[in-house]
Amino acid sequence: MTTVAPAVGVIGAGAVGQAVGAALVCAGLCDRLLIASRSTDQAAALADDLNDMRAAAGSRVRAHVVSVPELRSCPAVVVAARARFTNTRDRDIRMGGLHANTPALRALAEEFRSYPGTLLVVTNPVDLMTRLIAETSGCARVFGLGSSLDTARYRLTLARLLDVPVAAVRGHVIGEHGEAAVVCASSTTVNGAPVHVPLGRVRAELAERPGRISAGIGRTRYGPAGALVSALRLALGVEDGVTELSAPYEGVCLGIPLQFTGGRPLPCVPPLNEAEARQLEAARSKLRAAYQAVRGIPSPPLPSGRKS
Ligand SMILES: NC(=O)c1ccc[n+]([C@@H]2O[C@H](COP(=O)([O-])OP(=O)(O)OC[C@H]3O[C@@H](n4cnc5c(N)ncnc54)[C@H](O)[C@@H]3O)[C@@H](O)[C@H]2O)c1
Repeated sequence: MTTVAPAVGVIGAGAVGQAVGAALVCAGLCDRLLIASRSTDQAAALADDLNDMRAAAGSRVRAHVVSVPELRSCPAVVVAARARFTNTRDRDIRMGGLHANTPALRALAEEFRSYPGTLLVVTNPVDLMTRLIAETSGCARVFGLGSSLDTARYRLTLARLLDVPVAAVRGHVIGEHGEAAVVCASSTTVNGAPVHVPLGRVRAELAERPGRISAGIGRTRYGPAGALVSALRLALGVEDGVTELSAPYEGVCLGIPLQFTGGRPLPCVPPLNEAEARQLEAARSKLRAAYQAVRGIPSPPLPSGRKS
């Protein structure tokens, strides 16, 4: 195994934090995995379990529990915190976390002011939380995870529908990680050739798949963890390649393909047909309007009575 980063941080020791931790121990992408979470008991239990995994699997990655400020020593930190709330939505489900997660993520972002490393945000609604963290921290390297997972699900689904290997399918899902996702069907290829995409069936699977997973195992976790490990490899400069991450785009943050070379990202949005361009504009308008709500959500007063 090659060690590439002295440490990677994870905030949140819940379903996603646990799966990301396990994926990192197996992938051996770092020497130390630093875990910070609201519940230190949960973080300590996760660190113990991951260190058992390390011993059993012969990994070099050691897990430790730390406080959030200690994560600033890591070249990359994954933000997978989720505030306590009950999501009662049956549409636009990821927006359900907006009010609960905004104050928590704003406070976390304050801890990363002028942080020079990479922040990879998972918390939903991820495009809005990515922008919130980027604007609050002032950190230049803030990316949100969502569209790369949508893209992985798209390739998997199309490969199944067309009965071809997943590796033969090239294509992107961009825009919002949510109902305003844009399937870039017009630039999708199979074995390098353009292909007719059964958009209705693809969209139905993309919409139903996360709910089916959550209904079966409580939360989605391993798909996001896989997407995160891939994004970390690119962001840390371990390998070059393209992935779809939430990043600044015409005044908002939304999912676009980024070409990483030596860890540096360059947007590479594919050519869009008229319908896809309209859908991307609709995603941008939706996220721009929703961000006004984020701005209006107050932060709780600090214990001293000061405002953050
Ligand atoms: N972007 C994606 O593709 C994607 C995929 C899956 C899940 N998610 C999102 O990821 C987030 C995490 O999901 P989960 O299933 O792991 O949630 P979870 O409830 O299982 O775990 C959340 C963790 O965050 C911790 N936490 C809460 N507030 C915190 C704070 N202020 N500081 C530090 N830790 C804090 C909790 O103690 C807990 O360990 C959710 O918002 C979920 O919607 C996104």
